[in-house]
Amino acid sequence: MEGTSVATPPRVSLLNASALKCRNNFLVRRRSIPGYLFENTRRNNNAINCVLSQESEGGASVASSSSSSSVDDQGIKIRRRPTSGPPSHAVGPFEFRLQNDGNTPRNILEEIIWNKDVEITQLKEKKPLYSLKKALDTAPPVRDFVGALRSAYLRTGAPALIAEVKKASPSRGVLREDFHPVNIAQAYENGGAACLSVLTDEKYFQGSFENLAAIRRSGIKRPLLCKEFIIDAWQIYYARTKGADAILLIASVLPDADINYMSKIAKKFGLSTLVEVHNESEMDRVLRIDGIDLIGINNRNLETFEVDISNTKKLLEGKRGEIIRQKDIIVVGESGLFTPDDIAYVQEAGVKAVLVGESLVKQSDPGKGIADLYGRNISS
Ligand SMILES: O=P(O)(O)OC[C@@H](O)[C@@H](O)c1c[nH]c2ccccc12
Repeated sequence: MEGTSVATPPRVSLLNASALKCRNNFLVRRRSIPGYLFENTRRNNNAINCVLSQESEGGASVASSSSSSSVDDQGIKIRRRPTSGPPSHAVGPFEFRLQNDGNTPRNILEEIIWNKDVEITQLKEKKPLYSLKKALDTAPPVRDFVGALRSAYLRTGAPALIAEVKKASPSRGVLREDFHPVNIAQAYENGGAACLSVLTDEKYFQGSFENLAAIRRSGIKRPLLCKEFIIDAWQIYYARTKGADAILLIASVLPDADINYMSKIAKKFGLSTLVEVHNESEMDRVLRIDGIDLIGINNRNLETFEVDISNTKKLLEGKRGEIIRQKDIIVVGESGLFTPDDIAYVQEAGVKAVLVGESLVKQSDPGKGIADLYGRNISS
């Protein structure tokens, strides 16, 4: 359902206004263009904001539309963008708006998503879909991400490693000052990683798409996961043009319809999709979606940053574990893994792969960090 925007006067984006947080819980915005109002009616939060029209002759095209599926019963609490705030009050050159639940992110994940929404809108203007489609023709070929995990697991008998190239995170700050993404990636490849994950979010993780492209250009052979907060199909095209072999979709952010549709776009390109869950209800939702063959269980709650590796075990117990085995889904244990005991614990719980950043990237030799993490050399 499309929201209707206020017809007159014209809208300006929140970004154009310099927002100052001042005492008394007010947001003060200096009005950049006198007489302009901020957009105060927004489209349905959490609905698809960019939908591929049915495959047309010239390939898929992104059309502006929104999902009709109800997201309320999917338990998604993360809102796609701020809802309308209370009416703004003009006082002299300032515009005041009460800070409330609608215009203040409730947690860090929501803040990241709101920021991403603005970021994508700007990037799309610079690189519209038609220009990305052209770039796809010259993008490097896709490598089989899931296949690499399966064969590493068979080869070593230990969970296949997705080693993460990660400079910083909102929860841990800067992990490594002398950060050379290509060197780190090389060390991971030599140390026996099956695949790599490259953070591309700049604002919160100090990553970049340039890092992803540079690693790909460097001749690294391991398949690459583009570690991005995807909320718009445009990002999948963008990731592919930069050399990604896999994408991440986060179930606490995306309704089922988005996961279904975005994973289909990924498949069209030959990309693998890692669908990340954190709790039982997200796992149950994802297990009901057809065609998902790679599920990540994040041990970190992205809303609170709490890490608990027993989360992996909890979500693989009983019926859920059975369905996963029946469907031959590869489960990735994600976050907070530091020791051989941690690896053994999640393997025992049923994972065939792990995603590890901090404990490796902090080592002066990240390749040796892999041997320390597994308690043995997994490179041969
Ligand atoms: O550094 P750690 O604790 O080993 O975690 C790696 C990875 O699991 C974590 O970076 C991650 C998992 N899911 C995410 C989603 C977005 C950003 C980051 C993440």
